[in-house]
Amino acid sequence: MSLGEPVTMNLMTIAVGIIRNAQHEIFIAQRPEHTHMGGFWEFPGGKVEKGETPEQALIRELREETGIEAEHPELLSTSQHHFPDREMAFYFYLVEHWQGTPYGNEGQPVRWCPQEELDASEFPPANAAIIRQLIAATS
Ligand SMILES: Nc1nc2c([nH]c(=O)n2[C@H]2C[C@H](O)[C@@H](COP(=O)(O)OP(=O)(O)OP(=O)(O)O)O2)c(=O)[nH]1
Ligand SMILES: [Mg+2]
Repeated sequence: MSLGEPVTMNLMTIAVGIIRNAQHEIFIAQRPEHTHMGGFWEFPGGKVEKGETPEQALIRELREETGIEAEHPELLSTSQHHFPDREMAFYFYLVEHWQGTPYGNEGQPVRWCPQEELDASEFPPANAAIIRQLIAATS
């Protein structure tokens, strides 16, 4: 970046839900091809909007994308990631309590993945640390 150029970097905050059932399987979804990080698997979630707390955004995003009403989400970790064109702050929540049954409410492919079988290479690079943490917790 040069001092003579205006700032063009996008700053975004993302709230993400690690929805885990009693069998310690995690609900993951595949991002549509045409989107940022398209084709990668993700934990459902999305952008925190103006005037929302990350937890409010999480609850809204999980309702929109998976149809569930999340209850008592637990903040597991936060991280920051620099993409070439944008800068993102992530809030990763563990969600073990909810009303309803999660499904792909936007037509996206979804599946339950055993926690120890999460594969970081299937997820965007920003997920590497949280997936390492989730795998380590199973051994
Ligand atoms: N939901 C989610 N997004 C992730 C993960 N890892 C990761 O790098 N991302 C990136 C991809 C996107 O650039 C951004 C999430 O934004 P999004 O596209 O889900 O946003 P959104 O649900 O609000 O959707 P929209 O309003 O843009 O349609 O974070 C993850 O595990 N889950
Ligand atoms: Mg989303």
